[in-house]
Amino acid sequence: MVIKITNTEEMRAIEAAADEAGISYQTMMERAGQAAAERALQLIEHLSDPRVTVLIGPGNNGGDGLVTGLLIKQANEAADVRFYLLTERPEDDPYIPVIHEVGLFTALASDDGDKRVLRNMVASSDLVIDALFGIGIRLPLRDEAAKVLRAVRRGLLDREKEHKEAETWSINPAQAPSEAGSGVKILAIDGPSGLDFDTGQIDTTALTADETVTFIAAKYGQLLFPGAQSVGQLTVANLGIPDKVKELKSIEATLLDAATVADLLPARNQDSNKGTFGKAMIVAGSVNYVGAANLAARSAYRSGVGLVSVASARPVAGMLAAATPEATWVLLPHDMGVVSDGATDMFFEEIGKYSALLIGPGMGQEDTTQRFLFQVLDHNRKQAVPKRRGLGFANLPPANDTEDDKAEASELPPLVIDADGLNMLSKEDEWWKHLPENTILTPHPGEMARLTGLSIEEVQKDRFGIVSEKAKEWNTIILLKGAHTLIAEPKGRVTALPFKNDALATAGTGDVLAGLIVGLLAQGMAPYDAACAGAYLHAFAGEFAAQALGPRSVIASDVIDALSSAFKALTPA
Ligand SMILES: NC(=O)C1=CN([C@@H]2O[C@H](COP(=O)(O)OP(=O)(O)OC[C@H]3O[C@@H](n4cnc5c(N)ncnc54)[C@H](O)[C@@H]3O)[C@@H](O)[C@H]2O)[C@H](O)CC1
Ligand SMILES: [K+]
Repeated sequence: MVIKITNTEEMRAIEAAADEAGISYQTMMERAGQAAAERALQLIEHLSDPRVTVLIGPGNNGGDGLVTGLLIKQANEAADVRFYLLTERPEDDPYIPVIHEVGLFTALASDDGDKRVLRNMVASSDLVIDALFGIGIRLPLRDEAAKVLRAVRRGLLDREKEHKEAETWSINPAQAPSEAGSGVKILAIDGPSGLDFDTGQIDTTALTADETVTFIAAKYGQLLFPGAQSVGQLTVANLGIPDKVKELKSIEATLLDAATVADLLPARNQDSNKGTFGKAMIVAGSVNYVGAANLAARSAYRSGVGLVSVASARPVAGMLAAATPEATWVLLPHDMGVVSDGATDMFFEEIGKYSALLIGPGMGQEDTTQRFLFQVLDHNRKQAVPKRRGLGFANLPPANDTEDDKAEASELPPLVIDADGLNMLSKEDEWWKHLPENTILTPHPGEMARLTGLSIEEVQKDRFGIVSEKAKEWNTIILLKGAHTLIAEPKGRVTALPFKNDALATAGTGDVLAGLIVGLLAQGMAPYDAACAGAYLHAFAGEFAAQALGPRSVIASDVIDALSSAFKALTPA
């Protein structure tokens, strides 16, 4: 199973093709309602007589809501299911007569001028299902729709107030019985109504869902902020669309899932020694940023790689050796704790033994370090590069463009560039021409802004568009960090992570990610796969760490400690 990501136009084409292939719109709607009802039933299963309010819009999203409500009632006789209609449903709606027949309560917004009925319905609910609008919405919301959503919010506040009044307080905070929130869950059908499914913009009146059930594929707007904040936990129901629907199959954007990552991971051979699982070299650290090398190295080891070497300025190695006992060290010549000229020669004496290379974490951006970086990159260049401009290093060797130099080109192993490595790249004109093929760049939005010359806001606003476009333009693999991290490659594939966990927004987690990726690369994974799997496992470990410690208190070392839980969950013994 691969989860695709589409825009609304692509989704319309897929629906039409599925209909053509024999899965009618009504069948899709019934399967959509079935999937939503399954989630809803789980949300209320602990209650003996749950009360459910379903908000119904005029289009097919409302139709999904009607099916959902009916199926909840059918599965749980004790549930009190009521419907609130924004407008009259179309005359030929097949579900309204059934609802009347079963005798379920319905109210209509136009009969409820001050929206008191709605407010009371919500205030007395355990679950609110938002089926007002899906992908057919055009923002801004019209007046009556906004009024309805505001009344729902008031109902939720009433419920919360009532809940608070019923609370008891203990003066010992360790024993406080109180529980945050009103206890009402919100389940959105396809997304909170008011979400723009293409851009992630969202109307200010939209509800904040605990969960969203979406259909056939995820939509860009569910993964882009600010909208993604209101989507809650996302479930994708594929509605049984067959593979022959090429409109779905040809979509290149995917949402990564655990089973796919588990399949990507290299098998472990029992008859092995430390050489079997590859050797990673990490060029990292400088006197001002000592810890980065330690985090990256420990993380790489947790990926299962056989050996990790850290190449760093000698004083850094001295400070870190005791804290990183598993690592071996390559002591680079330095000047005041920063790599100096001569480092390149020593690096190339060593690098032949390694199966993957990470450059950047905590290296600093001194001129000598930048010179080292470009000398390393240019060693591998497959094609002649136009005369260097803008670096301003008088003693750079000439660009390698003779046939002999090209023959030498395969010596650098698969490469990841992170952190200061990226910052040093961005100082050079047309820096991407120096990258070996299939290099993985791992920028956060700030580093991506420097690399592209855009602002951080511009990067964040069009994450999918920019990461795909730049992967092509720079002919490299880009991993753009952030909630719903994205990975893109030049041929057009783009992969999003399902995680949006603020636990990872803390210093050093980037070093952990880069270390993990180089560890997987060293074990022979294809670069794109290593980037995807590394990012997934890193974020998954972040979830484990956040569960154990609370997202606020997680630090980068905790993510390393949680990596084994993430690996074990994906590949149980
Ligand atoms: N994609 C799928 O595979 C399936 C989708 N299903 C569901 O269908 C909706 C999309 O349905 P559609 O009828 O096209 O649109 P909506 O229900 O989202 O809304 C259309 C409805 O809303 C009115 N409207 C639009 N914008 C506004 C506004 N700003 N203010 C007020 N009213 C507005 C418009 O006039 C129409 O009346 C999709 O999301 C899924 O939930 C299938 O059922 C299953 C397969
Ligand atoms: K909705």
